[in-house]
Amino acid sequence: MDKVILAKDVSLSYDSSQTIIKQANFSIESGSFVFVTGASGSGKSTLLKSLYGAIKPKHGSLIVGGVELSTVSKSKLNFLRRHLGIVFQDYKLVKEWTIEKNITMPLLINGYEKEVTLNQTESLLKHVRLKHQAGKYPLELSGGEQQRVAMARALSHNPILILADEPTGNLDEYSSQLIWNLLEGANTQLKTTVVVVTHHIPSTLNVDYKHYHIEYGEIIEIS
Ligand SMILES: Nc1ncnc2c1ncn2[C@@H]1O[C@H](COP(=O)(O)OP(=O)(O)OP(=O)(O)O)[C@@H](O)[C@H]1O
Repeated sequence: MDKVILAKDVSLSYDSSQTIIKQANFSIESGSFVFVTGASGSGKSTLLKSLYGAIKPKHGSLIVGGVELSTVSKSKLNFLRRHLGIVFQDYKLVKEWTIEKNITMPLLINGYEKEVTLNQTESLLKHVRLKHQAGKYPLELSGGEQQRVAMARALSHNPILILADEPTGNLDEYSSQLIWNLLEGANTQLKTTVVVVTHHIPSTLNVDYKHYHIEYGEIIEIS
């Protein structure tokens, strides 16, 4: 099976005084579902940031979607990100745009035709049970609703890899379940690779998954 992520001796740090991840070696196969756990401050978000090129490895080789991120150029990174779906803890919706526009704009910018974009947006908003809120602005929605929009946006361009940072962190059970259903559906139906940072692996998930745990800067394969 293809490796969508391949890390060899990867070390991550923000400055020279503290190495957050030390010489990590791991690989993630295309189409797999992966959880990353660890105590607060252990480096989960740091690892995720490295996977979408927000921080570069200080040492080692980190290949994501065939792109070497330790030496990647800005234009190549932008190209790679068009094939990633990123879900942040704090949603990162554009608050001046309606819910609908938050999903359509990235698609239009990426060259999707208008009709395809509108159909895709409508279908995703239905999926996250927010079609009736399409004309509202992010701050008029609850946290759970905003995260469901963020998830719809992340899935809208059929990414090869979804990177989600505590996507259900502060959500109620209804929104959490919708988010897990979407991630599970993307993985099982579209074969999208999913990497989720979380404090808590849901017991209701119906997919086989791989579990990495971060402790003292080491990435340990649990299952
Ligand atoms: N922008 C930054 N600059 C410097 N240090 C940072 C930065 N972001 C995080 N860190 C440090 O890196 C370490 C790991 O942080 P990280 O956010 O990756 O942890 P985490 O496991 O995701 O924590 P949590 O579960 O609380 O979100 C912490 O010691 C943190 O203080």
